[in-house]
Amino acid sequence: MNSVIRIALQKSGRLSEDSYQLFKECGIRFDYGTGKLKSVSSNFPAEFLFLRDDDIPGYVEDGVADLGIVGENVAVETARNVRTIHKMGFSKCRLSIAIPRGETWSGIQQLQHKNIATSYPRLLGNYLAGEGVQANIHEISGSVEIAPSIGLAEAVCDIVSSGSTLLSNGLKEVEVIFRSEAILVGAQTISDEKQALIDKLLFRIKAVQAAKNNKYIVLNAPNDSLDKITSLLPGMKSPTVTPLATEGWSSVHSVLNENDFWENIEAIRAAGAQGILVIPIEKMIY
Ligand SMILES: Nc1ncnc2c1ncn2[C@@H]1O[C@H](COP(=O)(O)OP(=O)(O)OP(=O)(O)O)[C@@H](O)[C@H]1O
Ligand SMILES: O=P(O)(O)OC[C@H]1O[C@H](OP(=O)(O)OP(=O)(O)O)[C@H](O)[C@@H]1O
Ligand SMILES: [Mg+2]
Repeated sequence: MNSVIRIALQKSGRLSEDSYQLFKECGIRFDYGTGKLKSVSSNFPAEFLFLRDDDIPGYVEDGVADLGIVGENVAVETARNVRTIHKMGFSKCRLSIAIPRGETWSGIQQLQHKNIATSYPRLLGNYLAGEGVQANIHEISGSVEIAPSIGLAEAVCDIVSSGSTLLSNGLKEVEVIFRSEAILVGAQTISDEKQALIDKLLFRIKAVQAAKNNKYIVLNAPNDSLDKITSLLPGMKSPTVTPLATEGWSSVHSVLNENDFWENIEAIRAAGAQGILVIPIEKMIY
């Protein structure tokens, strides 16, 4: 039997663009944005479902979808029996408690017996229970930040990223209760055939992510500082060093992690490197 994996993606929202872009970079083509809620890939055995994000963990638990991309916040809040397969590195945000900007904050005990509006009653309830705070949780499904200004609650607990939504609604963040990013979730049990397709997909996702996190570096170095420079550029195995036409100089090619980039590049320059080229990598396979 020829298996096809079904992958649930958010139809339209904060997870959608990065999810669609990732599959594109993995070389998996499918149509989206046409209003159709289902699409079959033209070059990979996968079918895509476009859904509300809150429904994705349930579809995966029930086996209607084999995989889904959701925020960790939604995966925990919905408490469905799914497994986390991979962290996607996008849609990073936090779930935070916020209060009106003019009020002072003396700590979480301040919310004892107060009203808090949120779309995350489970995450908030667990957090408050852990802190020994009893509060009235008002569950609302969106536009949570409006609650204090209309007298619905003294505080809110909602997603924060840049903080601009809080700012424009006269609120300030006082407590982070959960940190989240998009994750790939899968059903607890899966056939061997489908697992083989998931492995193939993960191989591509990891190659795309590794490429994003690294840069290809080409530079010229005087031979007497080659040891120092190559020690700062370990690369995937070791750097490539080839002689230049100019006597006493070599060309060094290597790969450098984005996180170490600025610090290492300063040290490399200080060691005598010149003509440094930094080039994006499209795919990276270890
Ligand atoms: N401002 C943000 N920055 C980064 N990530 C965010 C932000 N807001 C939400 N997210 C993450 O993206 C997920 C989806 O957010 P979005 O606001 O699109 O959800 P939604 O309005 O519930 O969408 P849907 O219509 O699919 O139910 C959230 O669960 C969270 O993990
Ligand atoms: O800190 P910020 O960068 O302002 O982001 C936070 C906002 O982003 C999300 O809403 P979104 O804009 O996705 O709209 P929604 O309420 O319709 O989901 C979230 O619910 C917050 O309201
Ligand atoms: Mg939703």
